[in-house]
Amino acid sequence: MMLENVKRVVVKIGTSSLILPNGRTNLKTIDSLAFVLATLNNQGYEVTLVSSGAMGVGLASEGLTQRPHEIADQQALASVGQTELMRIYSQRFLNYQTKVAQLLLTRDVLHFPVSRQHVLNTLGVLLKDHVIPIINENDSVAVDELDHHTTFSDNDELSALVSTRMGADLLIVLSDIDAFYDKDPHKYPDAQPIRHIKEVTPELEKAASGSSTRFGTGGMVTKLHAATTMMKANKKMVLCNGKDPRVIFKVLNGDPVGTRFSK
Ligand SMILES: Nc1ncnc2c1ncn2[C@@H]1O[C@H](COP(=O)(O)OP(=O)(O)O)[C@@H](O)[C@H]1O
Ligand SMILES: N[C@@H](CCC(=O)OP(=O)(O)O)C(=O)O
Repeated sequence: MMLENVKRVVVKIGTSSLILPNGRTNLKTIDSLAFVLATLNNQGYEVTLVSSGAMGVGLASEGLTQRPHEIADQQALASVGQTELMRIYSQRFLNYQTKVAQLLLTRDVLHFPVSRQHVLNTLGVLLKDHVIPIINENDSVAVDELDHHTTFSDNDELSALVSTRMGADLLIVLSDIDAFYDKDPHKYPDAQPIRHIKEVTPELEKAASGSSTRFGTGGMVTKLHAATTMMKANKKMVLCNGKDPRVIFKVLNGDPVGTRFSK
């Protein structure tokens, strides 16, 4: 059964799906993601991609194995990586005759009505013109000190905020894990997947822990916050494995994959 009334879709992909365990860029996943999103774009879906990976691709392109310690070094690395990430995306999407555009956002930009409206206007024009917006946090600008709260806690939060602001019907979060489990399966081999979550309860919050991967940031905690934001706005979110982005076709087809968060 098709997911009904879904036209405007936001897909979020995390670092853990974009970077291989050996630290190199996962070109297979990026290529498949470009194929899937370009196909949906051709079919008439309005698709926006929220992509992490600036830091991960920056590390890969500089041949580094771990994040630098200093914030300024991290921000510089993310700005190198973001350029490389977008170069890879625009090449791969062009293979499927699809144009992409880059938007780098900070929290304050979505908070203030005037700048938020400009972002929404830009997204509206891009989607009307069948260009796929690719959004990331503006890492070299984001600070979180004194009264400057410009950072998102994570791109999971950014993707949920963008989705609700632009009236997306569905947010698909691609991670390195098949579903939301009753505890972290990387730590507990007997963890069981939960297929449908109607409400984010304190028990579920306890089941969610942080990232156990080298580059990921928020783990399941921020994905649950994103789901809460979506459900409060009466919208759906599906969490599934980004290893093979063709899973997105299954999600839109209504197949039982991943974890569906909906009332
Ligand atoms: N209850 C849970 N169910 C599934 N995964 C969990 C849970 N709690 C913690 N995790 C961890 O969250 C990780 C995914 O988060 P993260 O590494 O931040 O991914 P991404 O880069 O996709 O945002 C999983 O690999 C898993 O180890
Ligand atoms: N803006 C950062 C993304 C940080 C982030 O949220 O990462 P992830 O938990 O992998 O989605 C980057 O591009 O490296």
